[in-house]
Amino acid sequence: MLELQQLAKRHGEVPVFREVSLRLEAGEFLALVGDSGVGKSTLLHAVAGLEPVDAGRLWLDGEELGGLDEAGWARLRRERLGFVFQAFHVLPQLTVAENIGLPLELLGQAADRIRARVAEMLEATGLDGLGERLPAQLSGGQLQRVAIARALVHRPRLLLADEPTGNLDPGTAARILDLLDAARRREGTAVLLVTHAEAAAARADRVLRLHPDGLRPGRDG
Ligand SMILES: Nc1ncnc2c1ncn2[C@@H]1O[C@H](COP(=O)(O)OP(=O)(O)OP(=O)(O)O)[C@@H](O)[C@H]1O
Repeated sequence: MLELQQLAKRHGEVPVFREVSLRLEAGEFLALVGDSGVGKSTLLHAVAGLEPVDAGRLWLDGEELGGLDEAGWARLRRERLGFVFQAFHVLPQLTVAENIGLPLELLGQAADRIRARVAEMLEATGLDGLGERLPAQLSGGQLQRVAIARALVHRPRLLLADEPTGNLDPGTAARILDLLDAARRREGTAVLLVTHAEAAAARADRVLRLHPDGLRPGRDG
């Protein structure tokens, strides 16, 4: 469902990565590991069209994405991608429930359907009772769960997640990984997850390590 061929990225004159090729099937869970600064976050942003690449081609569900303009990328993100950013990007002026329901609002879904699905996501992420709070009234781990609920609420084809269990205690982290498992089993969501956490990588179907000259199999250097 996702294919990357020979992606390369530079920041100005400084190369980040090159020759990054990858195939991800529907429902597959791929963990992406690698040293700090090697470009894992940059690669996720590139797959979501949030950062241009310097070379290479990308396909999602057979559609080549290279030709998309900004509006096309925005529509693709809205309809088919979920993204958990390292810095959460939860909107401070919206309540927890409004944050989680936002992708459905943007897709024009009816208010009662949104309410029901948001309640389901609050429960699934262990945030019941916190829907009316503002993000400033949450802990770091709770905020992270809001970001995950928002990324999955519209049942995306592909979830891109940057360290989604980074701030969580082991029990909550396991619960979030269960949620990702459920999304891929029930909805066929493919998961591309950047992580330093052994426990998260251990749950993946495959682990790939990013090097400056491409991806290689394996958990170790
Ligand atoms: N806007 C920018 N301009 C120049 N260099 C940048 C910019 N953004 C990131 N970089 C550099 O690109 C490289 C890749 O950064 P990236 O955040 O993708 O790494 P990462 O593998 O996700 O790291 P970490 O595991 O620490 O989160 C780093 O060396 C970083 O310093």
